[in-house]
Amino acid sequence: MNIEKLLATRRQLHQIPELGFQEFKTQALLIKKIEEMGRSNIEIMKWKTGLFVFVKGKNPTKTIAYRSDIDGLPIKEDTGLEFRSEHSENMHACGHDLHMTIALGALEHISEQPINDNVLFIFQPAEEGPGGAEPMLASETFKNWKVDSIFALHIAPELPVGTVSSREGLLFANTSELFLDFTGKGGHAAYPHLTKDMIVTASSFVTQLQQIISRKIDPLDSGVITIGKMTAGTVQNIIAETARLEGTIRTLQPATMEIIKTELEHIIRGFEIVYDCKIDVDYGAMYYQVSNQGEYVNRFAEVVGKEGIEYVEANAAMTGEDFGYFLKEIPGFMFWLGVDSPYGLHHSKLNPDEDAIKVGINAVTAMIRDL
Ligand SMILES: CC(=O)N[C@@H](CCC[C@H](N)C(=O)O)C(=O)O
Repeated sequence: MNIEKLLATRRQLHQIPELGFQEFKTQALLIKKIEEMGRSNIEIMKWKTGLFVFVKGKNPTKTIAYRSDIDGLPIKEDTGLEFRSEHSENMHACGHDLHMTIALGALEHISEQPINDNVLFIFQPAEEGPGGAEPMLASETFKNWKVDSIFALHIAPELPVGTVSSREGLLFANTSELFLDFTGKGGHAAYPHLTKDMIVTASSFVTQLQQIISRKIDPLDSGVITIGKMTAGTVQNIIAETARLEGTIRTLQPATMEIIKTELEHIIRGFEIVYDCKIDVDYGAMYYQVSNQGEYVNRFAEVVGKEGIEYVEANAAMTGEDFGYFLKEIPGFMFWLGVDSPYGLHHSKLNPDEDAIKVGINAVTAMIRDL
């Protein structure tokens, strides 16, 4: 493994973060790096802005798949790094640059020292939204390979380098995006009684929403509703005619998602009457939970132990991952990789320790060999 070369690749990828299904430069760079490996046993297939990369086994009886996501987030980077994002509005603030580099490192290793079985590397677009896993899984290209097992990783800023973590069963939550558009009658700031103020309505809605979690969900179950963006109004002395809330819903169980949506719609109906307005709701992209098979997790803990990597039992998290769709159909698991950053996922100062790349490649290649 030429770690210096891989670190340089990680930095190149870090500089060109692109949003879901716009990963054109990323796709081109990945293809260039894979072609530079110069291996005749590698077959590259484009899928939208992602890639399927197939490494033929020596004497295959099955196909093992490993998936990396490739998209960035609409966040202005504030790390001050020399190799910071060149796309000033976007950042790899969820570690997908490390995910891709680790996949490239594992791909190079497996293609140089092929195993008996086939290995399919998946470079998946749009994990942050609107979701690339479900359509990739449904594609004819993917179906043709009849994958027998699959796994993936996600960086964990709170864990030290040299550590990996997972658990049997639920690792990541069920998610649904949430977009709410409020429309009422705007008007002059001095005549509120003649208008229907959508800033007041939407603000009140945000606080009311939280009572779904505290009053409608079994306290022994769990859910999260986060509104991450609110837009409304035109100028300081006009009462806003429209407002928009953008957020996400997370639950530990698929059924709880349905409860939350039903309750949300009750509140919408109530608000439309009380605030005399119209509220349109759109649930955007929904991700199925990431649920790990115990057999694979136990095997992984043993495999990484032999590599001198520490395995820590994880708690379930309210993060979402469309990798859950792959695991719904194919046996496998997902794990966290420690990258030791004081700033967490989706933070403009996230700065994963690059030493984790080598650990990730060791864990992934060792697991592929074991499978
Ligand atoms: C690992 C991670 O951070 N994933 C994202 C997935 C987002 C899904 C979708 N856009 C949503 O917001 O519901 C996360 O925010 O957990």
